[in-house]
Amino acid sequence: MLREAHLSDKENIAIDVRDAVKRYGDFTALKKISLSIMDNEFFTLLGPSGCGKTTLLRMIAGFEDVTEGAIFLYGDEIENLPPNKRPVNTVFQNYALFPHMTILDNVAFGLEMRGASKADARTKAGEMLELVQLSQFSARKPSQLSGGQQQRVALARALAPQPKVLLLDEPLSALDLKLRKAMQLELKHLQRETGITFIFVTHDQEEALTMSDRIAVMSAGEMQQLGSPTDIYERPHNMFVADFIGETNLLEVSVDGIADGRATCHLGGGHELTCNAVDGIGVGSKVHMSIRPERLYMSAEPTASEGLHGRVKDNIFVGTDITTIVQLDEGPDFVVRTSNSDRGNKRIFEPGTEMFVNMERGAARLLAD
Ligand SMILES: Nc1ncnc2c1ncn2[C@@H]1O[C@H](COP(=O)(O)OP(=O)(O)OP(=O)(O)O)[C@@H](O)[C@H]1O
Repeated sequence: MLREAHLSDKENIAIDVRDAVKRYGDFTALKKISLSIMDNEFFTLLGPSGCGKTTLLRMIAGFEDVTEGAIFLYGDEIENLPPNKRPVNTVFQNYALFPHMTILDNVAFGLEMRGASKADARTKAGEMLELVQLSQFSARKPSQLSGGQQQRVALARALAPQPKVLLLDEPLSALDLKLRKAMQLELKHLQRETGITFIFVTHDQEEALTMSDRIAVMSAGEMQQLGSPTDIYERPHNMFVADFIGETNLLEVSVDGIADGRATCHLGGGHELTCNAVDGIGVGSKVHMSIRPERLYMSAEPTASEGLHGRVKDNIFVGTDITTIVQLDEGPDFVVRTSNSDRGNKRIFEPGTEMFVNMERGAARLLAD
């Protein structure tokens, strides 16, 4: 409710993208995108390579013009404002630090270019390095820092002029997994501390889920869904989102009846299943049902009439949990995930064992295609 009240407050909109289209010759990279990004929000554009997320970011930054539609920044249309006049700064994937300058000078440089005196620029740069915890390295050159440290310098440099909006184009993709995870938390913390609106571009769904207040999922120049990480993960609108975000099991079902917010469906072979009804999916529809692997559990006997009979093909130990691959009698192979912490009360069966796969209540979701 709080978030909805916040969203209805026009004053709080940092970036308003209205029916924005981007064409390169005959090719349409963005097809009428509309979205509002709130002040002080950590907003992520998520999608596979080529879906148009960098294009949208570059349009906000002013490096690309808008073919149709408009972009407003705090209520003002920005089309005719050159990049350096927009209260926006960008952090790129390849840090782009000046190799011959010290870390301090790298951060101070942009401030001086914007008219700050050398002394003021250096003082402010020092503060920024403190913010990203690199003060002790201020006299070093970029080549004397690790990749993660260099990316933090790039961040300090982008934050130094106190932009209203910071655009981040896959800034962590050059880092190894462990460092990336540490930087994700650091970035989120930095966003909270500075109160600057962050617009983050990534193709990594886990990264998006970890950091964002809201996520716009994009594919082929279109926005597929916009919502909080929980919304997107728990209530995907369509096949693309369900499949792209996390891992999911899909069953082809026909909808036989809808009553009291519940849909009764059957599989090709007739097995009956029920789940929550979804607006726009009516009786007679042939659609997919999506069930996350961690919302399934196995039993020797079905715990309800809906249990799906199958045989365990394999158990894969992946550290925090066990992934079981099940060949269903009716339907595709299913993935069941059992957390190690649940092993006391959830059963794991040996490969070759016949068993039933059961869904937790509310776990199944019907998808529009
Ligand atoms: N200058 C250009 N001229 C023609 N086509 C372009 C141009 N820039 C981008 N495109 C095309 O527009 C589409 C979207 O590109 P964009 O860089 O926005 O994708 P992306 O989602 O950021 O992908 P990635 O994650 O690979 O960076 C792609 O198909 C790309 O080939």
